[in-house]
Amino acid sequence: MTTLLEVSGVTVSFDGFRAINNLSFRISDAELRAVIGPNGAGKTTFMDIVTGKTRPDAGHILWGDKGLSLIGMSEARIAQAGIGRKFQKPTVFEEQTVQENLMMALRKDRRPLAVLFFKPSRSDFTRVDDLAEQIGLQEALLRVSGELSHGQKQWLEIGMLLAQEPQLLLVDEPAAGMTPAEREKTTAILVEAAKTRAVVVVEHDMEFVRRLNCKVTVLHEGSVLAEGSLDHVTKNQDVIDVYLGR
Ligand SMILES: Nc1ncnc2c1ncn2[C@@H]1O[C@H](COP(=O)(O)OP(=O)(O)OP(=O)(O)O)[C@@H](O)[C@H]1O
Repeated sequence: MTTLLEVSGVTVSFDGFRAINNLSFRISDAELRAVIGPNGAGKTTFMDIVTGKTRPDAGHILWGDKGLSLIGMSEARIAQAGIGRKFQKPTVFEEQTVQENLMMALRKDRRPLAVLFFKPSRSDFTRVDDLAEQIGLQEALLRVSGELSHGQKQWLEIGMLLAQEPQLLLVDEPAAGMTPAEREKTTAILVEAAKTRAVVVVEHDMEFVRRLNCKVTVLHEGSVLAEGSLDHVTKNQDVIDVYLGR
């Protein structure tokens, strides 16, 4: 495995408060990683710096085999470079069908004229069918998205991000508000997606993290406190102290 994303020595301050403190972190290609940590540990800020929403005060963020620096790049350019982000709340086009949502999300020429005259080809329909199968919505292709359950909307949005063919997908608390059956299916979708790209999941729900069965990074006060399997990190005394608030 090769390094896809390398964050090194990154610091982010808000009014003098260090939300991210000399953070160093690596993700390999085709890796599934869970990021956990107590409230205020810096998980959201970590995703904000990787996606260009927040600019660090110090450090390096290098992307891909060419080691492209992401610092100073716009959010749109970072997305184009292959980093997708799934926010907690689903943001699908409610009036459109599942098929239309996926079709609109395909990686295509996005200039205004190209979008206006876009006519899906047979291969576009095949790609949309494949995506729908990946997210378990093949039976719901022609349904209006607004009618889907919360879990189905989350899967649709994951499908729309996969349609962009990102090399790294950042997912914020995918299991929140889901039924146990939906959580299980979400686990399967993320595990499968991480076979062909890197997937980083920020999650509070330990049971969900356990099912992901992947390497876990524990953040605390903007730095990595521990890293390894969930069993390994939950035995770490520093992690236990932080979670018990000692
Ligand atoms: N724009 C901001 N201005 C000031 N402080 C901020 C800002 N964004 C984040 N912080 C602070 O930085 C710290 C890290 O916040 P962050 O949201 O990254 O943590 P988190 O691990 O995602 O927490 P949670 O689990 O509660 O979502 C917190 O103390 C937060 O109050």
